[in-house]
Amino acid sequence: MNQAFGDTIEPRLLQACDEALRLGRASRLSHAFHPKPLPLFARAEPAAERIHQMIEVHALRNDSVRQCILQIRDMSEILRRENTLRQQARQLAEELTLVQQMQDIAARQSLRFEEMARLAPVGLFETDLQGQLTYCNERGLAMLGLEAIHGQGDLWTRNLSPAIAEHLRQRWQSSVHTSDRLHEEFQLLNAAGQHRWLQWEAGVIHDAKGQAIGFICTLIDVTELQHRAQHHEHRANHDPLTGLPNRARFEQRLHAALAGAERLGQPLAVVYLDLDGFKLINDQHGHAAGDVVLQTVAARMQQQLRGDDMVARLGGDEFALFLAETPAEHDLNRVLHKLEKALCKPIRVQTDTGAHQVQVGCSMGRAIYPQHGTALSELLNFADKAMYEEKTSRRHRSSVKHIASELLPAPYISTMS
Ligand SMILES: Nc1nc2c(ncn2[C@@H]2O[C@H](COP(=O)(O)OP(=O)(O)OP(=O)(O)O)[C@@H](O)[C@H]2O)c(=O)[nH]1
Repeated sequence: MNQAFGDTIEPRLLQACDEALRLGRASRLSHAFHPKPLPLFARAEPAAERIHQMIEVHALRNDSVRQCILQIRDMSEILRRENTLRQQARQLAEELTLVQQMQDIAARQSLRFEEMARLAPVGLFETDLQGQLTYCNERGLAMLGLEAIHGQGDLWTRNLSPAIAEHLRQRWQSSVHTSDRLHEEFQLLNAAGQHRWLQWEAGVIHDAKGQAIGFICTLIDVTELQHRAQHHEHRANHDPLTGLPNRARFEQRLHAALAGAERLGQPLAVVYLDLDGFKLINDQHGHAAGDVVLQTVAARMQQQLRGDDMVARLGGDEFALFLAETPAEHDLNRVLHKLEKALCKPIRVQTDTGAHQVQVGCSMGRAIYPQHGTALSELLNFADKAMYEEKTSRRHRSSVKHIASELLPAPYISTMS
C-alpha cells in the first residue's frame, strides 16, 4: 500500500484493505477524506481544496496473491450539491416559518379586531363606493335596524328616510375625490319604534394602487346628548316658571320676523303687556299663588295666539308678544281685546287657608312696524313706553273712580265695587 500511495495513506483505508483481505468481504469508506488526494485524482498545486472521496475496497478471490481493488469516487460535486440542497431546504424552512408566523400574526390581529369590534360601544362598518355593506359589527347592525349583511345591494342607508339617505349619498360621493372625513348627525326610527339620533363619521379607503374602493364608517348613538343639548337650549331660552320663551329668544325670533316683514312689505305688531294688581295677589295669598297666576296667564295668552305669533315672559309680570301676520288696526284691537278678556277671567288658587278666586288686569302698549320704527330696539322702546302710558292712565282713571265712589251714596258704592 505504501508502495502504491506513499506515507500519507489514510490509516482507515489501510484498515479497510486489511479487513477486506483477511475476512474476504468488501468494505466502504464513505466520504473518506484524504488530505493529499490519491494519485488518480492528483490536482494541480496548490491543492488547497479538500477532496471528498468514496472508496470501496474489494478483496480479490485469489489464494496465491493478496490483492484488493479500490474503487475511488470523487464525491465533492455530489456533496456540494447536497450542501446546496440542504441550504435551500433550510432557507425554505425558514421562509415557511416566517409565513407561518405572519399567518399567526394575521390570525391574531383578525381575532383582536373581531373582539374589539364586538365590544366597541360604537357601530363600525365598511362599505363599497356605492354604500353597500361589506362588513358591519353587531352594534352597527342594531343601530341601523339591520339583521345581517345580505350581500349585493345591501345599502347601509336602507332604513333611513329617503331624503336623509340621498343627502348622505351625495356627501360620500363628493368625498371620494376630496378624501374629506365626513361627519353628519341624523335621526333613524329603530325597530322598537324609537327615534334615535346617530352620529356618522366616514373616511375613504384606498387599495394598494391608491384607488378609492370604499368607506370605513363609525356610528355613535347621540340621542341622550341631543336630548341634553335640547334641554340646555330650552333652559337657556325659556322661562322655567311658565315655559314661555324668555327675552333673549323673543328678541331673536322678533329679529327674524322683522326681516320677513321687511321682505314681504307687511306690517308687524309688537305688544308689551304688564299685569295690573299682581303684587296684591302675591302679598295676600303668597308667592306660590302668584306663580299659579303667572302660569295661568301665560297659558291663556298662548291659547289666544296663532302658531306663528309669539308670546314671551320678559320677567316679573311683564310679557311681550308679536303677531306674525298683523291684522289691520281694527282687527288688531279685536285680537288684543280678546286677549285681555281671557287674561282677566278669574283664576282659582289654592293656599293654606283654602281655595280662592283671584283676578288680574293688564296694560298693553303696541308698536307697529314700520309705522313706529323699523329697528327692533326702536319698536320695543315704543311699545314699552306706550304700555307705561296706558298703565299710568289706567291708574289715573281708577283713582278718579275711587274718589267719585267716595262721594256717592253707600248703595251705589257696593254696586260699583
Ligand atoms: N309669584 C311670583 N311673583 C313674582 C315673580 N316675579 C316677580 N314677581 C313679583 O311680581 C310683582 C310685580 O310687581 P308690580 O309690577 O308692582 O305688580 P302689579 O301689582 O301688577 O303692579 P303694576 O305692574 O305696577 O300695575 C312683584 O311683587 C314681584 O316680587 C314670580 O316669578 N312669581
